[in-house]
Amino acid sequence: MSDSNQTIIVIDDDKPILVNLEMVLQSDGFNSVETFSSGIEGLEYIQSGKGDVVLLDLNLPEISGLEILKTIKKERPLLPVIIITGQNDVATAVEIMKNGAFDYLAKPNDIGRVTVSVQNALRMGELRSSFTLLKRQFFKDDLDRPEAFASIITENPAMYRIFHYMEAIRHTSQPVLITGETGVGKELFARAFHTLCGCEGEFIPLDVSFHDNIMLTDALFGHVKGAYTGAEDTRGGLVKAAKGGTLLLDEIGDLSLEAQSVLLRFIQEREFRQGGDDRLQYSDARIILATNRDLQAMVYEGKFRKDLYYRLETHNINIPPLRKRYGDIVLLTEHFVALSCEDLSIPVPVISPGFIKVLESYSFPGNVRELQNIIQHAVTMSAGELSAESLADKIDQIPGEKAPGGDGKSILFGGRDFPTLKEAENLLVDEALKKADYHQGKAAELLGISRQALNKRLRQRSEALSE
Ligand SMILES: Nc1ncnc2c1ncn2[C@@H]1O[C@H](COP(=O)(O)OP(=O)(O)OP(=O)(O)O)[C@@H](O)[C@H]1O
Repeated sequence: MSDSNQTIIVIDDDKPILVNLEMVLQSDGFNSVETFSSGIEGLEYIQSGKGDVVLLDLNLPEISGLEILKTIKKERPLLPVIIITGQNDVATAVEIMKNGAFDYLAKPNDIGRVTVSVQNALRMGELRSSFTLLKRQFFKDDLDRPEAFASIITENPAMYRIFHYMEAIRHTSQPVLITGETGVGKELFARAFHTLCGCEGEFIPLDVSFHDNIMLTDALFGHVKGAYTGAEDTRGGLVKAAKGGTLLLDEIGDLSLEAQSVLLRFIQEREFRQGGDDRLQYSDARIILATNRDLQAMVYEGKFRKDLYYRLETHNINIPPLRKRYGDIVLLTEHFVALSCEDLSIPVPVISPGFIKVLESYSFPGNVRELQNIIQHAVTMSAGELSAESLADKIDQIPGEKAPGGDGKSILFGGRDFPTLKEAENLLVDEALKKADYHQGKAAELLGISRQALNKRLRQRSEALSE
């Protein structure tokens, strides 16, 4: 069931079929259906620029359907055309598809498929226009709304291409998938996309890792009081909270297959029911999904639903890792140094060329987040200058180089050879974070503690460092 104001044009000289199609489409939620029993009149209407999809009979008396199709493809190439034919034979279908028809329905058996075919055609139409817009945008130097990207520090051309792409697709109703390694800035980009759209509603992020279908359903759609044992209060659900805004579902690569089905259904239908309430509700929230996993590989391994993947790959923003944009390291370093100094209310230290050199020879598995942590730590320890040596205890494995200031021994503990319990704990936490690619949930799992407990430890540590 759709609720669409897009206009469907139906051209067929067979009046009963015309009436039947109009009825089916309207009862399936297409509020605007224009019917024509004359091919010439139908074509004139299309040539006036109206309509979003055309259902076209091939066998018309005054002008053939094929001729109309060819004219449409010449004058309005992005308008999808679905052919209706009584000649249920493959040869005709192939000929029609070669001339650019989107689909074909054979009368009378295929008429039941009309709504699905129209929905697919509309989606394809939206995609095609966004690609055309995209091509145009790529040839433009300036961004329409640079302020939306103000929080993203970069001068990398690939990143600017992503900004243009985001501007091109900002009006899409399709979900947007943001991929990239941990710490590259996926959430930052999601927030920028929300700002770009000028949505009135809120930006609501949800980390869905390790959510089973029941947890996900409850978090997204909520429940009414008494919906099940233990449901003592009504829970609004995040989909409702994101009304008129954006819902970011982070770490979708960690969802169970059952939970993926819940997500697929919601993305397709945009309809949901709160637990314990039978009323069907509709969501207009913009949906952004993010992951650092390779979803395509997961599809091959049977760990990610193929149909969900195909739905999500329509608009995919892939953020390059920091090691592929070393030009950004200086800019980001200056930015994070300034932020840390402001936070600590201390004067900005001198950044030595050696400090930058060490950073530029490191691979940053934790990307910008890792750089940010390294800078915060170095600023806290600095005495007026950020030198290569101030990175010694954070970057100890630079490929092809010895650790700066290193003497073969990787770590010294406050001048001693043996760590205190606290130092050992910090080391273990750092190691787990590195192993988990700076994904806090996974690092917490490795350490056998909850994510909240790990988060608390990290907060305490950075508070202790800034004291
Ligand atoms: N280009 C950038 N400019 C300024 N800050 C950035 C940039 N990229 C990332 N950051 C900062 O780095 C940190 C990590 O970014 P973010 O949380 O968006 O990464 P992520 O890809 O969503 O990480 P994860 O995969 O772990 O969820 C944040 O503090 C963010 O503000």
